[in-house]
Amino acid sequence: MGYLKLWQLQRPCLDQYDVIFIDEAQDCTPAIMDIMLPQRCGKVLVGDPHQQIYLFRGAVNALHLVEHTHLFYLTQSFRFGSEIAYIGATILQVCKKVTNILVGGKQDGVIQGKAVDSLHPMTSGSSLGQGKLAVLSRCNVTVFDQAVRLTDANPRCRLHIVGGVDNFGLDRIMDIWVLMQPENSRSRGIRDQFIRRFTKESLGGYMGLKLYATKTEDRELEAKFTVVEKYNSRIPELVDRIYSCTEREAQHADFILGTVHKSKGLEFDTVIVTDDFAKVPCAAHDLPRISSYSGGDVQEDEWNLLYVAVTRAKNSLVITKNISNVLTLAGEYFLRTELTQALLTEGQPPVCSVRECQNHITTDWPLAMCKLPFKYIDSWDNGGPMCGACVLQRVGPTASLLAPPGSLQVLPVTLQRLELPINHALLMALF
Ligand SMILES: Nc1ncnc2c1ncn2[C@@H]1O[C@H](COP(=O)(O)OP(=O)(O)OP(=O)(O)O)[C@@H](O)[C@H]1O
Repeated sequence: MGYLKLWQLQRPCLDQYDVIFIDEAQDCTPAIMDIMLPQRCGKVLVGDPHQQIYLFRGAVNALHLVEHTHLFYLTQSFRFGSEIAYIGATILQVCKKVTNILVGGKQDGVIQGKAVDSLHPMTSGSSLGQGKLAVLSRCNVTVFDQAVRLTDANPRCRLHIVGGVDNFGLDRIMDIWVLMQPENSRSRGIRDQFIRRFTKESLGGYMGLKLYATKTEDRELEAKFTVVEKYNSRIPELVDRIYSCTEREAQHADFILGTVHKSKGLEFDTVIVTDDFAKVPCAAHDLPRISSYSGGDVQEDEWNLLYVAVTRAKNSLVITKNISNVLTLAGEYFLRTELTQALLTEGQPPVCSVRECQNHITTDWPLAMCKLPFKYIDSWDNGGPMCGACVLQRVGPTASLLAPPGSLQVLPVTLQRLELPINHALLMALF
């Protein structure tokens, strides 16, 4: 960054070029803008406003700021097929009220079905093929969690940390852990000069550094404190283990782990999204009320991060329960019809699979609607048959094709609390 600033101050003249291409123009730095705009040659700016994720460190959206002579929309992605494009477009539609922005290519893609096969390696720690499976997170803390989880399951698995393990901050995590130990049992030295200064009693030791991180709003440092306090006595073993399990080249790794900030511009065969992104409310029985949901008071950057995460997948995408809730808000319930007879157990109709609904499936009608089962990274939804009332709530009057209108008693609305992430404050701040 310093070199760029120096170059900017030298007022470079780039007359030897006919045209300058600026990629990721939605996240331009003011320095780049100042270098680029005075140039006399042609300028082509490429970017996606919905991938702007560096606003917090002063990035500017050149796509909106710079006057243009021509404007072209590149709405078709060649990276993925229509299924993954649908998830990305639905996130934009529900959370940012943006429509018709993303179209996929002709290739196949999966978001369930075979995609959930990718969850088995997550529990066993053994991959299906190297360099293919990426686990993308909102926060560095979750990246650390995933590394622990995978190496707990299989201490021999090979991990690639996007952006390089050296930039992941393991040394500083170790240093903070050493600082946390009583002075007389600090067997390891503290490598980082700045952290080492806090060993002085006058600077307050571990608590002094923690206070410094809070007061200066140093989110990266705060994230390291979270890791140290969460794993406590395991830190030395875990740091050593993650170092020894790391592959420098992604193509040699069983699992690729990283934050979305670091994975921007990259693509992976399969992407598993972790559940630490901004949340939408859960629909439950209150579907009409939240159909007008428009992102709440969540900053746009947060939705952009979720959008960038899902659009890194080329072939398979394993979504979270939260992304499934986004789809619900867009009216996608993953319902399929089944023969009612096939659902009976010893001739008896099953109870509706919707939580809190006690209705039975009506046997008077030949077809019943069933919600498809869904597996998420840390939970699952068994799905199952739905009663006429719950189908009516989801698909409207066409539900009367399944059951007599009189039997379609809609369940009372239950006001739902917005499901905020557990560590929301931390989540909003970390990257
Ligand atoms: N004209 C094309 N025909 C076929 N495949 C293409 C074409 N253009 C790009 N691709 C492929 O599509 C994928 C995405 O391309 P690329 O990385 O250039 O997109 P992008 O718009 O920069 O993506 P993002 O900004 O989301 O990172 C790559 O795998 C690339 O090889």
